[in-house]
Amino acid sequence: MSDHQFSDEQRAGLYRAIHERRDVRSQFLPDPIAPEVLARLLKAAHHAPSVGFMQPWDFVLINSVEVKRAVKALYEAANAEAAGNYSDERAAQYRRLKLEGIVDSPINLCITCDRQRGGPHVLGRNTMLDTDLFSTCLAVQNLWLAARAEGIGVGWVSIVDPAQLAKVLELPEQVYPLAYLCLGYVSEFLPKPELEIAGWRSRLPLEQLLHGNTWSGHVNDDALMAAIRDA
Ligand SMILES: Cc1cc2c(cc1C)N(C[C@H](O)[C@H](O)[C@H](O)COP(=O)(O)O)c1[nH]c(=O)[nH]c(=O)c1N2
Repeated sequence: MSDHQFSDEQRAGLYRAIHERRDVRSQFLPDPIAPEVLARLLKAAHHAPSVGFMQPWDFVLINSVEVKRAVKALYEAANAEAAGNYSDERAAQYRRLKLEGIVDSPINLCITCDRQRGGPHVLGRNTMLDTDLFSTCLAVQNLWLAARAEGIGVGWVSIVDPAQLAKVLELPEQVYPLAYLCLGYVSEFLPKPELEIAGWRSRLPLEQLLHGNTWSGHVNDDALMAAIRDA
């Protein structure tokens, strides 16, 4: 085996983190996360790829109960409005979903995107201006996977008004609060997405995403399709 290949065990660990990562809202324990563990998570986030190596992220850690409560209030307002998008049984089902763990989790983390970092000309960002936001999402995903490997749950709360969230967190004008995350050890990681268990929405079949749509109907690789079914 050459040095650039992972061992079977290392590869299995990576795929396990990918497949067993969950968005956590309901299972948080109050146990604190040790500084050295949190440092590993932040380092994983900071090693994400970024357009032109822009590294547009900052990490705003929130321990304060007052700030958490202020964010929770933003969530309550935005969630009440979102519930209005549904009617009848779907509305009742929406209201039963738990969609945040802001106060239950021991620590909250906002990963922000500084849209001016690196000056006016960032390599690779001339035509696709949102690539700074995409880069920050990759930092979120790195942290989310590393957290799973550490046995720590992460829940992303986007049901908040971003301008109001930026105000609560006292962010500068050019800094966007991309991901408000709740972090903590958990009683369990659910075997499937909580939305799937609640009957809200299921995972789409991968095969369908390769050749099931008219606009991507040109893929016709039987061996690949068979491998996907067996994977
Ligand atoms: C950008 C973004 C924003 C949100 C989410 C995710 C992402 C990527 N998710 C979590 C989402 O519901 C979850 O990822 C899917 O349901 C799939 O479940 P697993 O993450 O596989 O457990 C999420 N969940 C939640 O309870 N409240 C929320 O506001 C959000 N917002």
